[in-house]
Amino acid sequence: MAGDAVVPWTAARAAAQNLGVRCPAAVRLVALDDAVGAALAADLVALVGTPAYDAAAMDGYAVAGRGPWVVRGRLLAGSGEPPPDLRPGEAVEIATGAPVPGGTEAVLPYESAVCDDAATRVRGEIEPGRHVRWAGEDTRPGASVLAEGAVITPATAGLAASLGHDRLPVRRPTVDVLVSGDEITAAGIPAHGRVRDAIGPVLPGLVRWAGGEVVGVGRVADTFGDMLAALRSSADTKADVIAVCGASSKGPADHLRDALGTLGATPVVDGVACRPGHPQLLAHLGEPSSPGPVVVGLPGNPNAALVAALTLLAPLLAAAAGRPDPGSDSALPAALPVEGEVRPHHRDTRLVAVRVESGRVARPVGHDRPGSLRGAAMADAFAVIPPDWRGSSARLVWLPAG
Ligand SMILES: Nc1nc2c(c(=O)[nH]1)N[C@H]1C(S)=C(S)[C@@H](COP(=O)(O)OP(=O)(O)OC[C@H]3O[C@@H](n4cnc5c(N)ncnc54)[C@H](O)[C@@H]3O)O[C@H]1N2
Ligand code: MOO
Repeated sequence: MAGDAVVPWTAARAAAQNLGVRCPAAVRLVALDDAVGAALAADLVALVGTPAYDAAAMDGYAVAGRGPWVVRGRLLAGSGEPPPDLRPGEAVEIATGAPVPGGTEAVLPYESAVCDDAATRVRGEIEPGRHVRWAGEDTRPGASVLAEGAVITPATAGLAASLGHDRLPVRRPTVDVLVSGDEITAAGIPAHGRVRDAIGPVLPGLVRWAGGEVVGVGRVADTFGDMLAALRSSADTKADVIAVCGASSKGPADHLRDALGTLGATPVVDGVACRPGHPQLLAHLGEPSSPGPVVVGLPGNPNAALVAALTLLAPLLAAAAGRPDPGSDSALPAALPVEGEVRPHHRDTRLVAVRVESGRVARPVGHDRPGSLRGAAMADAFAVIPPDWRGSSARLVWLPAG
């Protein structure tokens, strides 16, 4: 894969997003708890109404007509048989959530009820309709409650369950991760000259945050043959995206570009005018008319890889998932004044790890050199500092909050 056409940071993000739109992930039905973080691939429709039946909203007495009422028995939630209808002047002792009998006008809570000694008659003030959850008063059966593209949160999963769903249709792009570098070790304290893999642990959470799913992690040695074989077998897994960590530069051990060239990949972004993260790349296998899998090259320096993941990987995945990019969350400020020392780069856009204070000010946290995730671990976002920045406000790219 040839090319030195470094693109501006905003153009790189837009290119990744456009490619994601061209490669929508297939729709899959997944269990509710697995669906959290993905985007709905269809409107969420109520299979049952909520509440599904007329139910007591308080522990007390379901009553009909005017009191005092004769107490006809007791109803608990889940007791099965539909209760006989109440006639005016009758009541039934009832637990919260139990279906109210036909004829119920209100529920009289225990704290408002006065019983005779044998608890066979009860008196009290009622308001018609009060303390009953009427069927469908929140959601009618068949109602559409969330639109396609909405991000599935834990609350959505619970809502879907109460509307009768066991699984939800989602577009969740799959990501196969390849970690390159002969010096990289996966566990423990590295020996001299060896380096712990600090990118692999970032990706599952970040990918999920962007609506995707890591489905495999492989290791690649620093040879052309190994990189080529790893890309081929990764493509065979049918993952939507292959994320390669390291080997993105042009050193003697960096074989990603050559291997992509041999595979006939189409370059989309080859170098981005940002610091850190400038060697990142985006390409795809397959035909331009049906691109895929998409290959994202993340630089080996871990903070550079994180910047690249927010620049290319997250926008790509979010678009392929049919959801908004979480790095530009519309519920969070898009830009804030930056307080603290920040110097623009003479040519490239800098991404500076910042902590957001009281939602009003972004303050650089430091420790954000390309090789260190210490700053990012303390930060809420990266402030985007273009070369012509004059101070004051900067655009923010939000980090996954955990
Ligand atoms: N002559 C030039 N050399 C370099 C340039 C350049 O423009 N001209 N760019 C530098 C920048 S910026 C970066 S970033 C790196 C990118 O290098 P690669 O993507 O090829 O990655 P490696 O060479 O394999 O590793 C770089 C560095 O990162 C460490 N590393 C790699 N993988 C991991 C990992 N999974 N976890 C933690 N650390 C990792 C690796 O040990 C190296 O120290 O190129 C510069 N060079
Ligand atoms: O991607 Mo490199 O930071 O710019 O270290």
